[in-house]
Amino acid sequence: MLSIQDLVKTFGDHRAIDGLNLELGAGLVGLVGHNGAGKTTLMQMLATLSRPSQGRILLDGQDIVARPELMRRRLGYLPQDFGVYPQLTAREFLQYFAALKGVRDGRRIQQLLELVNLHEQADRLAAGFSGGMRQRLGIAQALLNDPDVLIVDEPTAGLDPEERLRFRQLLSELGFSRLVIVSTHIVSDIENMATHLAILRRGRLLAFSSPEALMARAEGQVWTALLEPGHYEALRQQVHVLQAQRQGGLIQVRMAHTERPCAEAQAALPSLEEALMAQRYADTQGLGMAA
Ligand SMILES: Nc1ncnc2c1ncn2[C@@H]1O[C@H](COP(=O)(O)OP(=O)(O)OP(=O)(O)O)[C@@H](O)[C@H]1O
Repeated sequence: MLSIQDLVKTFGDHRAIDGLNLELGAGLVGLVGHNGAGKTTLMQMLATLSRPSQGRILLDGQDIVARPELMRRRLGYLPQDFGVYPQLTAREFLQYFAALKGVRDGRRIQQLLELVNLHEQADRLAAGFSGGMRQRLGIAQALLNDPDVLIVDEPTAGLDPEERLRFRQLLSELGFSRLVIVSTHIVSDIENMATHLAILRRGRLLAFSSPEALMARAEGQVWTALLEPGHYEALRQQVHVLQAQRQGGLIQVRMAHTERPCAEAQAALPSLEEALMAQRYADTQGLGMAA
């Protein structure tokens, strides 16, 4: 559906996106990377809000850099800094955007209010909404034109755990029938719902893979051990420590290393977060796991 080819975006002499290639179909893609990895820069190019310095972006074979309207018609976008108008109710807010987007089907607003579970608050002013309710209203706005591509930048920042869960569930369902791209630096936010993860680092694609495959590849690279403090101090210079906790007089450590780091170490089942850290570590050691 979406084909990203040799994409580059430069700001001065800084390459924020540095030769990216990706083929995306329906499903939920988690765009993962540290602050500054290039996630927002990429999403803004996909959303046709900024133009690539080099490279191509094709939607079903058609160039959306040359013809951005082809994307805009089929796109829903929820930017990181999305704001609601506090003096409008949820319904009025959607009516306003429906008018702007030329969406004439009056029933669509009620359907969306129900989809994002705001129908009971539809006539309340958005000023009194929680962060999660605002985000859900933002998603409803992005879905007005029933987009084939939904792009959501850092959706769960500032949400409480329950709101996070609900929002994740909503995005997950939306990914059944369309391409949903969700950027985050909180891996646990998307680990259970992403069909694929695209991992960015310094504007480059470090890996593109299903979460399961990523975790499978990290097996045998994450270790746990209970160590004397002196032993721990020596070992931490040679491995990548994922977590260390005092336990009585000893240190319980989880670490990434490409082989068993010491006799006491036992292989551990990695979480997705650990799998990613193990991958980054392997990469710095020149042993990057190919996607
Ligand atoms: N308009 C701009 N002018 C100059 N540099 C920019 C601009 N936008 C982004 N950058 C730089 O490009 C790099 C990528 O930034 P980007 O915002 O895409 O990262 P990100 O992965 O979205 O990070 P975050 O999680 O903090 O939003 C950063 O080094 C950033 O400073």
